[in-house]
Amino acid sequence: MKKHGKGVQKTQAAVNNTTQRRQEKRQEEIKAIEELSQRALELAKTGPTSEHKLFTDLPISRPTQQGLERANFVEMTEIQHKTLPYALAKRDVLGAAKTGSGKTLAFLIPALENLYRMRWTHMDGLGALVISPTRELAMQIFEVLCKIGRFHKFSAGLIIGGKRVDEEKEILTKMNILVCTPGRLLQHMDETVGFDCSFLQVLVLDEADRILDLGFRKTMNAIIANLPKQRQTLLFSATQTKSVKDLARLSLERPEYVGVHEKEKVSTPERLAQYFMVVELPKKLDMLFSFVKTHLRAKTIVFMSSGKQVRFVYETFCKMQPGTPLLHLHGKQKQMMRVEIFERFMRMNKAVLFCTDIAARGLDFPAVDWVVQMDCPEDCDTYLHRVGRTARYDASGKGLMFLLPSEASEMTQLMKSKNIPIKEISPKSGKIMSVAQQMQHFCFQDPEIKYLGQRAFVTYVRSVFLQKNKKVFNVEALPLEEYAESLGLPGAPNIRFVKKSTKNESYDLNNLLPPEERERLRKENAADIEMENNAVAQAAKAKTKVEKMFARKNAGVLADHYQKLVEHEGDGHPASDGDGGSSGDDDDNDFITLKRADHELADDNSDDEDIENPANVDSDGDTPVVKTIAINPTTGLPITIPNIPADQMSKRQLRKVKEKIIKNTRNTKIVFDDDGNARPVYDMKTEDSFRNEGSVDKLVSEFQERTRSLMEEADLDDVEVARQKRREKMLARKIREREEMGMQSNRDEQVAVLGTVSSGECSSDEDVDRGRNSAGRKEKRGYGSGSGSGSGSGSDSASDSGSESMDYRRGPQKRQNRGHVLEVDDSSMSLEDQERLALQLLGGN
Ligand SMILES: Nc1ncnc2c1ncn2[C@@H]1O[C@H](COP(=O)(O)OP(=O)(O)OP(=O)(O)O)[C@@H](O)[C@H]1O
Repeated sequence: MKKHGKGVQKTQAAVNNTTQRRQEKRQEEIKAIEELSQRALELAKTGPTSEHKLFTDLPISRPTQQGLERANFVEMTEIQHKTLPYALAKRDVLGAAKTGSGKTLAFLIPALENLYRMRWTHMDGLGALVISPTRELAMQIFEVLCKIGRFHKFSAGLIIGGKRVDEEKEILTKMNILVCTPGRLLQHMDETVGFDCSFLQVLVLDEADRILDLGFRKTMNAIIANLPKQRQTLLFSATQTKSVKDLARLSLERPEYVGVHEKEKVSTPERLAQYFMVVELPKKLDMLFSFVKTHLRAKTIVFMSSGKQVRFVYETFCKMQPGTPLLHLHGKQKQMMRVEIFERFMRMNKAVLFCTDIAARGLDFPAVDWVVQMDCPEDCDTYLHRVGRTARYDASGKGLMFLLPSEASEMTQLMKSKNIPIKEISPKSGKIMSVAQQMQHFCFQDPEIKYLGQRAFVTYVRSVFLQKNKKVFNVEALPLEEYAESLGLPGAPNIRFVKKSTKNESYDLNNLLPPEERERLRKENAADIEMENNAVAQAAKAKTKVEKMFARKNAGVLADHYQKLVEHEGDGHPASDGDGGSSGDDDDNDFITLKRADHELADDNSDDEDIENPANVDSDGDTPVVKTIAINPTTGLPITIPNIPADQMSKRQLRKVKEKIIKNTRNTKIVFDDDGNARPVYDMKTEDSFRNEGSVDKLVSEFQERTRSLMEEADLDDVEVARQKRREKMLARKIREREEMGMQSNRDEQVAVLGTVSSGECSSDEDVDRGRNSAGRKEKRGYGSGSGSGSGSGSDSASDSGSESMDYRRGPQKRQNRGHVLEVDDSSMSLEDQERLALQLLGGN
């Protein structure tokens, strides 16, 4: 007893000790956190000083320090040195610094630290949100976060398009830190129950200028509306936004603007050598191939303006086997494929990656030697981001840009004004290889390649047409026939808008419009642009037999291989936040999507193609150019389509109209009236028109009366149905019982009949087949000696077909009575007839 008492006392003492130790530890933690906060505030007051060069000099928690150490980050880069003092003190920061200068750590460290200092736990929900414009960049940021945050206890998640939403939904509500793309984030905000952002502490926008530009405007506005205003906001980019409007949208509080390299003479990394080459459009492929062949040991990224071009160049260059690994990356590839290619290129020492601007921002591929911009970038900012994939941190690199003669002078001037030092070089004449003949050969051999070539042609020309800066991009200066020839095509595909623009150059006037309107018109123009893959015309032009066959074979057919390519690579749906996922199968809009993807919300159709204004009339002012087909139930706005008869619409227009109807009537059921117009199932009345119909009480009682009589009718129907079902069941049971009773007495007779058949003129198998083959003929046969007296369709003779075949099978369509086999086609018989027939068989009335 005594002993036991001592034991209890000891245990009690141990528990007390542990509790005390825990309390002490917690006190120490709180004290350390208070100290850190105090130091951070002081540092923010003094600003960055030369004393703080290492991460260890900063007021940063032990877990973050350990994470940084483990990842070998010791000394701060300039942008980190200049922004961290403010960001650690929870100030809003706008950070701008050259590409590859370490901006990622400049926002991840404060995100971790600020949550740590608030003693954030998994119970507190979402504390920090990092938004990136592309999936690959989000993945990369997430990886860095995992590296430096590994000693913290926060939960962190990556939310990007192309993955299974349901899986994400499950984990989402438990996350403290999320790295995401805007489209998918908004989707979860809309759909995921329990996803609550109302306690968010830190919002980070990487590539902020891109995320805040027109392409993401609506998505971002909707996201921001879901976030609390009291929070820290960190914006980072190499080409930072200073737009007051943008900043106002984010409700920044006295933001600290840190432009690290702004005052420097050069806006690109020091170790980056930059060149441009004036290349005629039809010579671009020759030049690119020659470049690849002469840089077989280099790791190179080649930027093009559309996914179609990327695919075409990739496929054809693979066939030419230049002697270095080739990869390609664009927004229409499936997410798995994108990740795989991204990671493979990361690991490779020498390879060529053909890609669109999907890879232009933020990606940190190690040791890239060359960045080649095969198509002129849309502006200097895009140039900077693309070329910034090389010469990162302390590495060196080279950039080469192909410029058309029509682009060269304006573009180089622009670059000069932006402090981008770039030199002209010319290729060594003996080193240029011509690939035109091989291209022709590939296109001739393989219709899919030709098809890809046509699409590449169209998307390139369209990209030039859609560019805003008409001083640089002049679609009319493009030698289209020669360009088509260089791709191996038999002729330049017709492009409607090119003809239009030569007649009417009014599109330049767009520049006078406000940016949003201009963007909408840009999209409208896109609807007019269409490759007329006119196989008939081509076949008519074709002279030789082979040419004719070639033209026919290529007539806009999605052949198997191409189909596979599309299935293999195509995302086949939205979202795309520049990060793929744009919906539908029309990937002709690659260029627009990738450059300025517009992530519109379900209830907003303002930037739809075609015309939204129901009051729009044609130039004569009488016939409306659009007609209203329905009212959007969410916005109450009319949904309009072009006022053109359906048979006069182009395929593209028809598809757009269909898409529009589907989109605007999402979650609503529509019906079509006799004129083929879509309308909602329920036409809602306005309150006024409802009141005009009479007193409310009267209307209510009328409605109740109507409903009551409808319900009574329905009730009668139900009673009848139930009665019929009962009757059917009863009959089925009786038939079964009768058959079971009759079976025993029939058996001897059947055996005798079988014996006769097998020894007779035809086998039983043949009988069965014959029975089957006499499709549609209802044969009624008797067996044994009795001649059948059928019912329903009259009497039957045993030898109707003159054959001895006997069908003794018992199936759903054959009902047997003693001495009779009756074939009954249930499906065409009314219930009453079946009932009568069954009663007759049973010997009833
Ligand atoms: N303090 C540091 N010490 C050593 N390496 C660093 C440091 N900070 C960043 N880096 C390295 O520099 C490279 C570029 O960093 P990061 O991707 O953050 O650049 P960035 O400024 O965001 O570039 P971009 O503008 O292209 O997005 C990365 O490989 C990263 O690991």
